[in-house]
Amino acid sequence: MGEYIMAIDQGTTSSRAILFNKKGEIVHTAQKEFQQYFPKPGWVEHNANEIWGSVLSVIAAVLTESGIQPTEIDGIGITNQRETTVVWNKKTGRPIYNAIVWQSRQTQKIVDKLKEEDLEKWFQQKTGLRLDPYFSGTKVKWILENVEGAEDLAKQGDLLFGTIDSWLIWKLSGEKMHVTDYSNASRTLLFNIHDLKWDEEICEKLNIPLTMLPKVSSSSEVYTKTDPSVFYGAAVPIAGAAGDQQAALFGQCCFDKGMAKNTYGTGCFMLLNTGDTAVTSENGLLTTIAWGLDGRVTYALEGSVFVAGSAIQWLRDGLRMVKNAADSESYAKKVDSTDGVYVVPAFVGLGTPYWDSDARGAIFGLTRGTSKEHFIRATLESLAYQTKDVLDAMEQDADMKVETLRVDGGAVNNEFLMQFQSDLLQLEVELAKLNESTALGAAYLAGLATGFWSDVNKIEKMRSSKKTYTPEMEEAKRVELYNGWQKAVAATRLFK
Ligand SMILES: Nc1ncnc2c1ncn2[C@@H]1O[C@H](COP(=O)(O)OP(=O)(O)O)[C@@H](O)[C@H]1O
Ligand SMILES: O=P(O)(O)OC[C@H](O)CO
Repeated sequence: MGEYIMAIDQGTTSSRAILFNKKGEIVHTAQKEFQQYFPKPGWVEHNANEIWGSVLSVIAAVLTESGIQPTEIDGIGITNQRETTVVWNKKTGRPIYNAIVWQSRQTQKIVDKLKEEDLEKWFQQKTGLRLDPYFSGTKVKWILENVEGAEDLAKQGDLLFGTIDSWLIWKLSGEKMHVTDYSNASRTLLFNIHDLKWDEEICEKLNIPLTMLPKVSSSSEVYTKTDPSVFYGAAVPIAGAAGDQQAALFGQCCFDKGMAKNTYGTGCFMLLNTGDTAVTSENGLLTTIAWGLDGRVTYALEGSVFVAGSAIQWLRDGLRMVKNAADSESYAKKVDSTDGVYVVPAFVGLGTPYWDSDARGAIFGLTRGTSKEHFIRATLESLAYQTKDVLDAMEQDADMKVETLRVDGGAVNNEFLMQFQSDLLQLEVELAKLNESTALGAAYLAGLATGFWSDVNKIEKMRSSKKTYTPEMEEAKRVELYNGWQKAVAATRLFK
């Protein structure tokens, strides 16, 4: 048995390889950014071969820099930016178009047409998702319709579709294994989350041949081994895969129904474990598969805030109010309140629970006395308000009360924000000792499959928290502040 598990975290802007030891500690990390392509307004694409190149280079870097041999690795877990769509020719091994990224809006027309046909509910019932360009299904359709000859190749069975996990496993296995896991499949708009099968009716509706689709497996099993010619002479089991947000839920050890995590990165993604039940949302949440493990799947509700940490980047780069994101904290603490100022950072519309793509950012409550500090504080508070909107929707849909919110991501280092979050939610907000929940989740899934870790109880025992924030704010104050936010959102949505 090897001494380490390697997690490959293939994100939207960079790829990382992280080595973990038996105690679940990070031994070494390597990271590489890659190019973003914006061919037209609203379109976002990646070159799938560049992604593969970045993954190869971080694998090489993490091994060389740590001095760890490939043969010392017990298994590999993959976690990935979700929904991003690659279509490749299985004979040539080459993608037939750039990877269309989850953020890309280029399939809006296809989506509008499906909405006109009144199919929103039909899709939601089968897939748990909304009709939105976010998900893979319409991206596959777009590629087939827009790349010359693609439809014919697809009909002949020459084309394969995969989310990034599939693409990487296919490449790592020496172009052999075409597989994905339940969590990634559940983001495609093609997968029936109740039957746990590709949905033939949907595929027919979107004109996507079933032969293009990967085999769907659990999130923790040995899918294949690395091709030694690719992985520096070693055949290492590829033993785990999950979409990055689901992997973070696993890495945060939210194994039981009612447990939730929120990741504060560019945006915020909150997931609530709903156990064996696929809860249908009435409040704009997505129903998704958290993971497949030990012969059963666990479901989750998911809510997304589009602009969170990126609002702080806007303070830094757009408004030049702070030198770096961390400085926002000291500015916010210089004042006792925002003095009635609210920033609604709806720069790209509003996500859960509003799903209002036409809304745009707004600021309310300015007076002659408003200072930069008030403004920065209000921007930080907007992350917490948006998170409360999502959590309230979740608790209502799932008819359960979350007891502790486990948090991770770049912005959790902001103590002001975390305390305000706890005050606003009236909940304990708990930071894990290791902030790398996503990579850790992928490592756990792989390590459980190879026997590196015996079971989830063992994993749970390794978890410790770095800090827990408890609510301190008076109830009347909390209600007053949140009422103000709700009015600000309502007013924002009127301005179109
Ligand atoms: N101390 C901080 N206070 C507020 N926001 C922060 C802080 N540190 C980082 N951020 C924000 O967190 C984001 C980076 O977090 P990260 O988890 O690395 O994001 P992603 O994985 O989405 O790239 C950035 O948008 C940044 O503005
Ligand atoms: O790569 P990230 O961390 O921006 O995550 C992207 C999400 O998976 C999109 O659904």
